[in-house]
Amino acid sequence: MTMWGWVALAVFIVFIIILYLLSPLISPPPLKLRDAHVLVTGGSSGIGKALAIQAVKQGARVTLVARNEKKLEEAKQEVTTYVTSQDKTQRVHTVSVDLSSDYPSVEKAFQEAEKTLGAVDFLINCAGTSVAGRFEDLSISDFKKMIDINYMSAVHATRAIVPAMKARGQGRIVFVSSQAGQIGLFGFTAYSASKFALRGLAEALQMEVKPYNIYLTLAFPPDTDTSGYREEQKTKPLETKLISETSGLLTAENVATVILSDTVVGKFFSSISLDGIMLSNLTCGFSPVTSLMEATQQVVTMGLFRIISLFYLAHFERIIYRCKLQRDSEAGSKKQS
Ligand SMILES: NC(=O)C1=CN([C@@H]2O[C@H](COP(=O)(O)OP(=O)(O)OC[C@H]3O[C@@H](n4cnc5c(N)ncnc54)[C@H](OP(=O)(O)O)[C@@H]3O)[C@@H](O)[C@H]2O)C=CC1
Ligand SMILES: CCCCCCCCCCCCCCCC(=O)[C@@H](N)CO
Repeated sequence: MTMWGWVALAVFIVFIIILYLLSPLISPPPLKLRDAHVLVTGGSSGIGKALAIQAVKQGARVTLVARNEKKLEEAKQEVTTYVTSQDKTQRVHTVSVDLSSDYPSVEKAFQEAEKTLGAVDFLINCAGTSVAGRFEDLSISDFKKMIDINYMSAVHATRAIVPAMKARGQGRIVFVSSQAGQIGLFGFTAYSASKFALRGLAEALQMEVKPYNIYLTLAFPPDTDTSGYREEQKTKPLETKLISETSGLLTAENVATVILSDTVVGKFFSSISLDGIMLSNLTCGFSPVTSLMEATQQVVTMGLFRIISLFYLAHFERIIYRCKLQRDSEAGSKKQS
């Protein structure tokens, strides 16, 4: 390497060290899970249950919220087996409520949870579901259902918790969106929109609650092997399957570990795997900054990731075109017979 090469390398290393040293100035102080009350909506299944298990393993008291009481009870049994603390304060509690429709019943259910396990320190909004199909094959009620379950449930739960968190001057709120909440995808006109909505909510609310030491995390998992995912597979258009497969299939445990560790340190974006990290850097927009390192990465990589995204877009277009050809020929041969 020439002398200038060495100088450039040294400048780069010094820059990284300065960033590293300055990072704590803007990064939130971590909030411990030990002895905290973690309330997980959608905690009876899939990613929510995995999050509950990880939280319990790290010493938290956990409330699981969902509708089906039998599933809640089974999940409680399973999650309880991970209780680490010897004293009786570490417990798992369940609350059955439909989060999507009636706000007063959500507020009442959450008050009951707070009476049982104390003020909520971590609210994890994970309850959700998906419907996949071409726009004209989805019913209008599918669109309403997505907004009610994926978006309004999070609004209701968060509205019930924020006043107390602000009064206490501490808290974490997680919204589980999806990679389909970062890019609109074939088959997800209803689902993607409901997951994009969570981002608007999270960005606006983060601005309001930051002075109260409350930090939000917006998680963007790719396909994750859960009962919800397996259900969705049954009706997904081929295009949606092939496009989603690009970023692979993860386990709920894997996804939960990343979300929880990002939440503890108060990171705004939580993404997993190389695709996920590229996507978050590319689509970071006007999002809050919770790490100088991350902000620098976004500034430096955005242009490059836009170039890479053009190849992905071309790949997706090819998938859609091929599927259309196949559909058209199937329709043609049906007509003939
Ligand atoms: N699996 C995947 O591929 C991905 C999932 N996600 C998102 O992660 C979240 C969890 O997904 P996953 O684990 O697969 O889902 P599951 O279907 O396995 O679990 C969904 C959970 O939400 C609860 N729930 C659903 N509707 C309501 C409601 N109206 N009120 C209260 N609780 C409700 C369910 O319980 P009950 O039915 O008893 O109410 C269940 O506990 C969802 O928001 C999903 O969109 C994001 C990216 C990828
Ligand atoms: C620099 C550019 C990088 C681009 C990477 C693009 C990868 C796109 C893959 C999208 C996958 C969407 C999964 C949705 C999962 C989901 O939410 C449902 N399974 C819910 O049940």
